[in-house]
Parts: sequence; structure tokens; C-alpha cells
Amino acid sequence: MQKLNWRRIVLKVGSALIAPDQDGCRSRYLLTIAQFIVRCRSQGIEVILVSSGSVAAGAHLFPKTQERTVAMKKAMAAAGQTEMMAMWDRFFDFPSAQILLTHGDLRDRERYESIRETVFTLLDHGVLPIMNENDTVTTDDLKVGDNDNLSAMVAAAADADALMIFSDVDGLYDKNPNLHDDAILLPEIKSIDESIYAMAGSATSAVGTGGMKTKIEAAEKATSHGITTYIINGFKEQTFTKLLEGENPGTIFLPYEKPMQEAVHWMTHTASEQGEVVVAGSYDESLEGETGCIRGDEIVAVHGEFAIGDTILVRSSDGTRLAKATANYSSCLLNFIADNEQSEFSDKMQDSIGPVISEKDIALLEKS
Ligand SMILES: Nc1ncnc2c1ncn2[C@@H]1O[C@H](COP(=O)(O)OP(=O)(O)O)[C@@H](O)[C@H]1O
Ligand SMILES: N[C@@H](CCC(=O)OP(=O)(O)O)C(=O)O
Repeated sequence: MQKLNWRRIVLKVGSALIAPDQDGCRSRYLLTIAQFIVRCRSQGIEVILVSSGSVAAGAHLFPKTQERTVAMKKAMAAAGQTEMMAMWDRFFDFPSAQILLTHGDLRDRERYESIRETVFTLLDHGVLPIMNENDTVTTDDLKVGDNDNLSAMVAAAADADALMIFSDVDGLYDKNPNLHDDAILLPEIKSIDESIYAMAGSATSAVGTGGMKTKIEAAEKATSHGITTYIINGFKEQTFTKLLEGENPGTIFLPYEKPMQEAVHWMTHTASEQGEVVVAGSYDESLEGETGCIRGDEIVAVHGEFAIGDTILVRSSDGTRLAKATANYSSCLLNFIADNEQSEFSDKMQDSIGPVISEKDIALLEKS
């Protein structure tokens, strides 16, 4: 076995591998994944596991005849999560730790920092973090909704150098291989654009969430942070042999040559905007090529309610999404500034407060 040059990796395991028949957890596929984790750790590679499957694992505890309401699924997740953790734990002779998260936790910078600190402390002490979305407490507004995107946010937060998404297919095909016999496997993706998203269909298994679309979104999030991303088949033993030999067993998404810095990446891909400011001019006239900060007299409108420290969207008056930013002032004060833009009082205030959003708090979005 060759020495692998990963320092820290995030493995995402889909529900179909945990509870393929929705009849409790099955160790059939997980044993091989657990052995892979043990081998990586024995080479000094830090591993973080994002494990889906609580709903599928808990399904057998509830009557099949009853309608699967949201409340029922949450109950399945609560019950299935303990079964799943117990099963993972059985495979390892080192300790593991459960971390359950929501998007509400990840998009709040303080809670995000706290999650990172906990993950790094666990890794420093040889404990395997096993993460999942906290399905019992999520609402539509608070959830990531799929563990592909969650694993990419985790990989970025943990500064991992590889994200491996283990699924029930060999990788990304040019169309859904479960529906098209002539689908072709794509071994390497250099950059992700609309043509790549166009290949993605939805999940065809009874337990999967998101299908290929959310895996491509995850790959885009991760590669933009410099994290090599794989979509690979967790059902096949040779997948793991190949990975350990340094080969690509499925689809590899190459990392951006100029990855985003952690804080900019968090603002762009993890934080969600609490409101928006509209600035005068188009994309090219406003942020691009300018000093990069925003002055009060550039703001023409403020939408939504936000507080200092919240993430906001900056839009140009032609509607283009320009940037995400951390608000240095509340929506209330920015509204006041925008409304009094021409007044003498505003000029004085303008001089005293300087830019309302400073350059270091802005993450430019790509021109769409
Ligand atoms: N272009 C594609 N290439 C590969 N699989 C695809 C594609 N489009 C849709 N799929 C579907 O995505 C499924 C994997 O996603 P999903 O069921 O959500 O898995 P998981 O539970 O591992 O997250 C595959 O089984 C396949 O049916
Ligand atoms: N959080 C959910 C999994 C959501 C999800 O993304 O599932 P999958 O598509 O199988 O990775 C659960 O534990 O059942």
C-alpha cells in the first residue's frame, strides 16, 4: 500500500449504504468503509465521517402502513441515529463522537467557529467525529436538507484536503445510469458549470436525498475551497483498494487553482443572507475594479431586517448579485442613510462613519 498524501479527509456515506432495505442498519457495506477509515488513520490521516441514514435506519421501528409525515420522519431520524452510531462504534477500537448540526448552526459565525474548535479538538485526541444533520430539530428555514452539501460545508470548515462521497453509483455519468443503459462514466471534472449540472438527475433509490445534483453542488463548494472531491461507489470493495493505491475509482473533481480563503468561502457557500442592500450601477461599475468598499451614498435601497454582523447580499440596481458581505451597520441605520442620501446631515455622517461595508468584509460573487 502506498503512502497517501492526504492530511485530513471527510467521508460522506449515503443512506443506501447504511440501511439499504430500510429494515435497520446493515453492516454489509459499512465494514469495508470502516476498514478504509482504520487504514487511513493508521497512515496518520485525520478522518471525519458524515453519515446519512438515520431516517432509513429508524424506518423499521414505525408501522409501514402509516403515512410518512414530517413528524414521523423526524421520529425515525431520532431513533435511527442511535442505532447508526452504535453500529459505527462497533467497528472501531478507538472512540467516536456524534455531532448533529443544522444550517442554522453553520451559518452563524460564532456557532460555526465553535463547531470547528470541537472537531479539531476531537481530531487532536484521536476521536473520530461522526456528523449528520440534526433532523429532529430542523425546519425548512434551518436545514441544509442533504448531507452532500453538509459534507462540503464540513470539509471546508475542517480545512480538509479531500472530500469522498460514497454513494450507490460508480461516479458522475453523463446521464442517470439507472435510467439510461448508454450512460458514460466521467472520470475527471476540471470545472463545474451548467453543462455538468445538466447531467444530474434525481435519486432513484427509496432512501437517497438529492441524487446527483446535490453531489455536484457539494463538489463545487468543496473544490472552490481547494478540496479535491470524489464521487465513488461505496458498494464495491475495489473502490477502497483503488483509493488506497492512490487511484481514482470513480469521478474526481479537481480543486480550483486559486481556492477561496476560509472566511470568504464561508460567506459565499455556508452563510445565508439575512437581507440585502442595492447599490447604484451595474456589476462592472460598482464592485469590480473599484476599491471594493461600499459607501453610504452608493446605497439606493435596503431590503429585510438585519443586525451588525449578519451576512447580507449586495445587489446592483440592475438586479445582479454582486457580493456577500458582513453588515457593519444594522438595516435600520442603512435605511436611514439611504433615505437621507442627499441631505447635509448625511454628508457629515458619511464623513464620520466612512465606508458602510469595508473591503475585508466583502466576498465578491462570480459574475453570472
Ligand atoms: N448523471 C448521474 N450520474 C450518476 N447518478 C445519477 C445521475 N443522475 C442521477 N443519478 C442518481 O443519483 C443516485 C445517487 O444519489 P442518492 O440516491 O441521493 O445517493 P446517496 O444516498 O448516496 O446520497 C444514483 O443512484 C442515480 O440514480
Ligand atoms: N440526514 C438524513 C440524510 C439526508 C441525506 O442527504 O441522505 P443521503 O442522500 O442518503 O446522503 C438522515 O440521516 O437520514
